[in-house]
Amino acid sequence: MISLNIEKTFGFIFKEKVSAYESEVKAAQRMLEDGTGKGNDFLGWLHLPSSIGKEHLADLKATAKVLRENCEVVVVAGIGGSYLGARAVIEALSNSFVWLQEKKENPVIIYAGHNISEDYLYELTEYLKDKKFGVINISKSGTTTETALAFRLLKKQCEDQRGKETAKKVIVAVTDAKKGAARVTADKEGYKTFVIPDNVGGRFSVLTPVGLLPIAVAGFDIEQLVAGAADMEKACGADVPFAENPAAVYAATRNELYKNGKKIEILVNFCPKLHYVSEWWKQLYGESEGKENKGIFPASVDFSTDLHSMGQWIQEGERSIFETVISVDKVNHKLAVPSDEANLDGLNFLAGKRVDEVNKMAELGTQLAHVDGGVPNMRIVLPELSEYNIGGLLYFFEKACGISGYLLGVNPFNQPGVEAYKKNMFALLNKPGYEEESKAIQARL
Ligand SMILES: O=P(O)(O)OC[C@H]1O[C@](O)(CO)[C@@H](O)[C@@H]1O
Repeated sequence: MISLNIEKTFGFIFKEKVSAYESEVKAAQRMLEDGTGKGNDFLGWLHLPSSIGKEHLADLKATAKVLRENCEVVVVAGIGGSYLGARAVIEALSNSFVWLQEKKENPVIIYAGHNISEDYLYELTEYLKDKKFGVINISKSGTTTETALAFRLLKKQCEDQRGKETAKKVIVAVTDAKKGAARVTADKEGYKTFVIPDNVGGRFSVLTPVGLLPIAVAGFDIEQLVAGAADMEKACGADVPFAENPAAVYAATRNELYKNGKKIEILVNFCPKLHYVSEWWKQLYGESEGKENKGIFPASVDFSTDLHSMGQWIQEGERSIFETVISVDKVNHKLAVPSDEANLDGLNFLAGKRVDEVNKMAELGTQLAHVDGGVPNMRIVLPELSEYNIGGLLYFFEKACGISGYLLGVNPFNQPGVEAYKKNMFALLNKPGYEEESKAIQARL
């Protein structure tokens, strides 16, 4: 199970002040449990892990098997919460060079529907030309332009290449039970479908079929992922005392830091496989808290890579940041630094040491340097990268986000701000129904 250490924030904020959040956090926990807070129609994620049944997992695994047996490549089409969770888990658990391996045990998973880049979509369709591919079309609303546009291309290509009958077998939709274009198409074409519950918002949906199906297709153990999340659900429960509850402590600490002028939280990893965990986390906290002109700005870096770029800013730039480091305790492989007779690079002092020992000293050295430079530091330790631990980590962040949003006083479960660009884009593209907006926007150009 993961652990959280906040000791290195105490040079910047007082321990007693963090502890003083206990009653406010309790109230936030109660609002979540009783459904009396803002956005209470989107609390389906709260006890989701412990409520996932065996039959549901079996259904997901059976569908994953069909895709695994019939596809060399599976395209996951979705944007935001409809792809980031799956990508976060798949990349955290996959070999870094899985794309390049000649003998593949699992279908290659690629992503689409998360941008509107013509080059990206052209290159994707070119790549798929000689591939036996399938598609998981994921959209809660079923109307998101980026995803719908990509799916339109992929559906046609899949049908043209593989025939309508096979396409029907290898296209799966994950969408609303009743509404939206994705539902209409799936029902009309007879695709296998999975439902995203009404009361689970996109960014909290990784443990619904939105995340579980692609993760199972990629060959990972969704039972373990859910088990890790369910154990974390208990560890972060409303009945767990404040000081022992990692979600409560994390939520309280980041809010106290925010009150003390630390407006930006940087999620840090020292393992590139966690890059997409950070992307998922940024959506979770950005969409949940960034409203009413408030909210910590969620940023991320991959170290030690970004120590050679953003490291300068973090060490000496404006002191408005704090770091939350995700540290992986035990790596999955062993590799020692070789000794070299000539020692031209002067690295023989490391000969025989594990590469991870060097990485861990980079991590410790960075923590001390950044704290010395005025950056408060929290540390989350993952025992190792496994389905169980990642499931726990994701739920921990979700629970802390719900609490933290209530501490901040916003509705953590809506995202009204994302509509603004869509409205303008539709007006600029003269979408039927947007005539007035089109006129108004043209006049501004
Ligand atoms: O699953 P959908 O409805 O396509 O939405 C995808 C994403 O778009 C947003 O609604 C923002 O536009 C996110 O909240 C969501 O995760």
